[in-house]
Amino acid sequence: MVSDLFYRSLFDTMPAAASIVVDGVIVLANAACLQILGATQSDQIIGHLVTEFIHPLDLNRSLTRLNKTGSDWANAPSQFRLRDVHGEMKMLLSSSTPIRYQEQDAILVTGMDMTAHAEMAEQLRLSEMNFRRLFENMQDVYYRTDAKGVVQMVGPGVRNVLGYEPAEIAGKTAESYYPQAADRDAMKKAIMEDGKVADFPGQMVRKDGRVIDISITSRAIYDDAGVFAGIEGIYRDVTQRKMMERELQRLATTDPLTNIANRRSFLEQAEHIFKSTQRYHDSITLLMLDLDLFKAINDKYGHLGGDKVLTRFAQTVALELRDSDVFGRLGGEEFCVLLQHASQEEAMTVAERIRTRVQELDFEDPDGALFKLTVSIGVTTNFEGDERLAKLLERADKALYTAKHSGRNKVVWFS
Ligand SMILES: Nc1nc2c(ncn2[C@@H]2O[C@H](COP(=O)(O)OP(=O)(O)OP(=O)(O)O)[C@@H](O)[C@H]2O)c(=O)[nH]1
Repeated sequence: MVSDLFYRSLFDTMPAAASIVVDGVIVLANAACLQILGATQSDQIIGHLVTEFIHPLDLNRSLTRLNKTGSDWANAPSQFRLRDVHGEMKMLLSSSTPIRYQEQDAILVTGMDMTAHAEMAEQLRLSEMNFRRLFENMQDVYYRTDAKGVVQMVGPGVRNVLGYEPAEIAGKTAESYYPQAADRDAMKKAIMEDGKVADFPGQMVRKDGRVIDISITSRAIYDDAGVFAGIEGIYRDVTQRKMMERELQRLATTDPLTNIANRRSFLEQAEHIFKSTQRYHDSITLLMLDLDLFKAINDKYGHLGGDKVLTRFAQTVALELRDSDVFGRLGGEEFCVLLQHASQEEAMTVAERIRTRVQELDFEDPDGALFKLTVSIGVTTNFEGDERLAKLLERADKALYTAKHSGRNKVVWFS
């Protein structure tokens, strides 16, 4: 026979809180029960109504469980908020069952202190909620693929950026909306080499077919064995930014009046071509063009009239050039053309054609009267020993000077 003493000692030392309640009053409580209720002496608990320690918000639920009659019931574990003797809130995972105690109907209430667990769960819930909020509202698109490039997860940002529902994309490879094979391969290569990419440029096609510029920041993910398991990262729509960048680039390199390359842009492009010409022992030709007696046109038809002439002149010259030629306005009424892979004869033919086309133009003044324009052109090519583009510019300028001083409306080859 196991003695009452044994059971009493078991009751007192068990780690779970346990108490016996008779008619709603706590008649017995073990050490763990005193501890969870913050009591140092048993009389802080014994003799008190059990409801004194139950949080008002959980009181009804608790009474429903404790006020059952009969001996054939048991309340499954459920969480309750308690208020300990100091008024501090605790969380108890409690179950209860009817027993006979000292020949009376009583209830054995047992419980585990879940306060720390509940706090952790609350922290977790809050951080999950914050994360969700961030994830749902993120303008960028979060994505994760497996090693084969199949999308495992994609954030709701994809609705805005690509016009797809996340479910339409998950389970598919990126091919359908990331069609530039070259972009994709370049990004994969960079990720495989460096493990990550930041602000990697590319383009994607939206569900409505519109192509957008994107920027991708991603990294490779590896499984526990260190084997490549896919890619994870974000991409964002940078179409607006790219458009602005292109516009800024255009403004910085274009002459606003004539819409051709400005001085800086022309010289940069020409310098670049000059250097590669030197490397490959190729030939280039430089045409320096200067409108004849333009001051008189300005004086007669005003600055705006002069501007119209400059614009039409630039359009006329551009029509005579190939895509590989570079045409720019050096300033005022001085222009420059750089021809690639042209012989002296071909270059002179182009220059002569430009001169003739300009001469053929008819301009109309505000009164409807017609007037003419001519242009003088100095031409040169690259010589052995030319170290800088400036040498060609100097020679073309000299040839132009000769053209001007031999009657204008002429093409002169530097010799
Ligand atoms: N309308 C207009 N005129 C300009 C612009 N830039 C320079 N000019 C004018 O171009 C004229 C150039 O005159 P000059 O350098 O004396 O030469 P020119 O009259 O063309 O005579 P030659 O070159 O000797 O044939 C000046 O009157 C400048 O004011 C411009 O952007 N718009």
